[in-house]
Amino acid sequence: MSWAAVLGTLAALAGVGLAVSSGLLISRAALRPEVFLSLGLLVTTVRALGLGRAALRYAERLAGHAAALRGGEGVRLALFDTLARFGRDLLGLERSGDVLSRAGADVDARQFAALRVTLPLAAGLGVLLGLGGWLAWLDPLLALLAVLPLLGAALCVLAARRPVAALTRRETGLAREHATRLLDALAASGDGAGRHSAAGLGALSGELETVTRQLGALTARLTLARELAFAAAVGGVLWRGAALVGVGELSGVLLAAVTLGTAAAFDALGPLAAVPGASAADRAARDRSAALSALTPAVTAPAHPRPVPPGPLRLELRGVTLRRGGRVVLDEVNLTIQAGERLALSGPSGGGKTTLARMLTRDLDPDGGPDGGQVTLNGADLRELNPAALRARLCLHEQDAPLLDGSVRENLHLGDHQAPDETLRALLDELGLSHLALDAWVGEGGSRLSGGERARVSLARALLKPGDLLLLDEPTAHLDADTEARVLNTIARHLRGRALLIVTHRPAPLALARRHLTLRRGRLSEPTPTPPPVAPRTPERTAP
Ligand SMILES: Nc1ncnc2c1ncn2[C@@H]1O[C@H](COP(=O)(O)OP(=O)(O)OP(=O)(O)O)[C@@H](O)[C@H]1O
Repeated sequence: MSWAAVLGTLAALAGVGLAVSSGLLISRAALRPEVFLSLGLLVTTVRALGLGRAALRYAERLAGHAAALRGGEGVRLALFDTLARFGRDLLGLERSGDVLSRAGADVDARQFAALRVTLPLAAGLGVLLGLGGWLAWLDPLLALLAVLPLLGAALCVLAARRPVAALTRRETGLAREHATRLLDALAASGDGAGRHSAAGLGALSGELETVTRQLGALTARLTLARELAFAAAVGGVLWRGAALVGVGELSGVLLAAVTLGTAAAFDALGPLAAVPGASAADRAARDRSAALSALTPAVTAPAHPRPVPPGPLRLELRGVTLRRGGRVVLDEVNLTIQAGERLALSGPSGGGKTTLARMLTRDLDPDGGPDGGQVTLNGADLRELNPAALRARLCLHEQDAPLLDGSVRENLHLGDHQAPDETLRALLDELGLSHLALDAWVGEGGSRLSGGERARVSLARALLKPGDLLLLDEPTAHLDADTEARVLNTIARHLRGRALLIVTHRPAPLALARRHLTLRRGRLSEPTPTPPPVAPRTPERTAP
């Protein structure tokens, strides 16, 4: 960045030098048009500065952006590490989409902060010193008259830093809140709840308008101060210069150079106006990164994970208790899932079924302390294992069946990236999705598919994945009875000896399981199998 600052300062000085030389050239040529050809040195200087300024500006951009991108690399990696700690939990953060999009903008703000803050300050200082030094050598008062307004304009901008930053932050926050509430109101407009959200929107719009107006007024005052300073500097230099020319202490030729040089210095100080905004954005981005780093994810990967103990699958919950939002969601749950076992889990809504499944995938941990119990895989606590090694063994279909924004084929390849098209096609046909092309685009989260289609693509992905436990949360929730039967047959055909835990409210999927568990208010029970209904006895024939 230091090279960029030097190059930027030289480019700014070249601009001032260009104006000064042009002034000299014009004055000399005007005084003695017949010796125009003898002005070769000045003509060359003007051309050299004109060209050199562009070259310096280009070199400065190159060096500055290279340094910014190099610096940004560290910022991006640190941000990635912070976000990666959350894993899937990131989606549970408040306004996670906003967190992500702002994290991207924050990387930009932080990596270009030096370019937008340090460089204009260095260039401004260089111009002030260069012009001030030259003018002081000609006449100290002339220097003061030029430099003081320049300095005043720069200080005004810097002094306005805090109010501009505060108003900009407030304006951005209000605009974001306004956009969020507007979307909420639109989403809720169908059921009448929109009217309630829209009521708050009016007040928010008014506040946003006031803040925007205050920011506009402050910016206008700063522009006015800058123009007044410009007029004062040029006027002062002309006044003092003319007096010096009058007493013969300054050649008339130099007066034009001094005046144009002072005017050009104002242009070189122009980028200073963006410094307060850029430095406020940098500070806000740093604060947000620090706040994000300070958040604790629900689950953290161990620094030194131990290998998964070998042997056939044995996934166990031992006395697991979990409180969420102050409520006990799982209450001393004990459960063992062995290789090849087939279990069904049902129970009333909100009973904790999905939570229990998320324990097995280690998206959640039991409460801390000895009372929380533990979840183990082949005897090893999941908290000691690499989460990726655990999830590699699980074939997961989630209740809301999220798909990635890509083709059906790309989504299925997440289950088995080597599966040929024929296998994918056959599986989709089995699941009643023969109308769905492998190249069909599923949209964000699968939004271009119906709920039932999305669920079946997600299920196909789980069935394709090599692993030893199929964890299926409501795989037939959106389906009619015929399609449900078809899907259940497909699951049965593709079990391939794997263990199965199927979470369901519906009776039909229970037929896939050999054990049936119920979770009610966080407590797991295994009802004693009801004896099969007794067939109505056919009356014994009696001999006539
Ligand atoms: N992020 C959360 N913070 C606080 N409480 C939560 C959170 N997620 C779920 N819960 C609570 O945990 C309880 C169990 O939720 P869970 O989703 O496991 O129920 P479920 O049995 O799967 O319900 P359903 O059959 O409706 O899918 C619910 O009371 C729910 O409100």
